[in-house]
Amino acid sequence: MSAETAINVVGGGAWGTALANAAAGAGHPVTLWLRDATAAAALQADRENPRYLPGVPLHPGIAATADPHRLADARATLLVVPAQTVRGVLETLRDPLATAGPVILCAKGIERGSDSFMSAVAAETLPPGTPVAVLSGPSFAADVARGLPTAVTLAASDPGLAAALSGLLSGPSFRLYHTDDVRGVEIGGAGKNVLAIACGIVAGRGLGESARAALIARAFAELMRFARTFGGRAETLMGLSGLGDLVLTASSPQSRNFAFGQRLGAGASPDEAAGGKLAEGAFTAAALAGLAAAKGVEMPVAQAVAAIVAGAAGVDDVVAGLLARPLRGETD
Ligand SMILES: NC(=O)C1=CN([C@@H]2O[C@H](COP(=O)(O)OP(=O)(O)OC[C@H]3O[C@@H](n4cnc5c(N)ncnc54)[C@H](O)[C@@H]3O)[C@@H](O)[C@H]2O)C=CC1
Ligand SMILES: O=C(CO)COP(=O)(O)O
Repeated sequence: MSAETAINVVGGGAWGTALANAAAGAGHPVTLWLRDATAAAALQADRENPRYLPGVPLHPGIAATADPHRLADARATLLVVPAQTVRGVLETLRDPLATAGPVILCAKGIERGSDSFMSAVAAETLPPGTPVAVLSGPSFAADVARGLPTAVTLAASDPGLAAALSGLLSGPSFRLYHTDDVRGVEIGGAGKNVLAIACGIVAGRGLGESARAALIARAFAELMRFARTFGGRAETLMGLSGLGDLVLTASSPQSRNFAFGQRLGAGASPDEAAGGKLAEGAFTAAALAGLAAAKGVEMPVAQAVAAIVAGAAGVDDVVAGLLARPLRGETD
């Protein structure tokens, strides 16, 4: 494999386009794969992704294509499609990805129906022995695409691979820290989206900044409880991919999950609140709450979000229920 071998990015939405820019900015030729041939041709010709990242020029080192054969023989492949589509995309691209290096999972979610984390979905769909990593952390696509300073975590069970991929993808303003705690990083990324919806609801309902800060802290406490039971390390949850991303997503209307919650809090129905944009937490909420309940992990905030998103409970009743919970020791 030569130094000029490309890095693949699968998925031409906001985050895929941003990560393609970051990888190209780190000095690599990049193959950006989109499922839609017309969209790929337009991106290649116009050098801009007006639907997902308007106003951000595509780096000259990126080649956009819809041809799956162009993915073969790469150094690494970043998989950047919504969590609920990861299994289908990996099945479709199984052959070209067999020679496309380690697969780096960038979706933040848990698969509905199977309640599987993304690394488990990849293990079930990719050829046995394919190295898999997870990239997650506080990083708005628009910031990364513009080259603003950003730091994220890259996890692989092989620490050498995690370090090598972090070095490969880090650039002048995009820093990757590495860890072998794959599950901890996945829990942080999937969980924060659900909990950020709750913070958006608080904002949209006008419940105040104090309530939102309290909610972030209590949401983090329940994420830590979940991680303890499901095999993530506490120090990972306290890092970029856990607390870092929760704080970002739970405080900014730039987050689609927060904005979705804000609209719910203002009275929109779950369908109206989505507004055609991806809010991963809405799909992951039931899986997160279900996994927690099955193991007896208390996650009242995640359960509240799951109930509201499913249309099974109203915001005011849920807020009243949370405030009426029995008092407890803070660290119990
Ligand atoms: N946008 C952001 O700032 C960040 C997003 N992420 C995560 O990255 C994942 C993707 O998010 P975005 O790119 O922002 O979403 P997006 O909605 O901007 O784009 C999704 C892309 O995936 C494509 N897609 C959907 N289904 C597909 C399929 N079956 N086959 C092939 N392509 C398909 C869509 O055509 C679109 O190009 C999510 O899990 C999100 O949580 C993570 C960090 C930052
Ligand atoms: O994951 C993200 C930031 O780290 C993006 O958040 P949203 O998907 O809520 O926009």
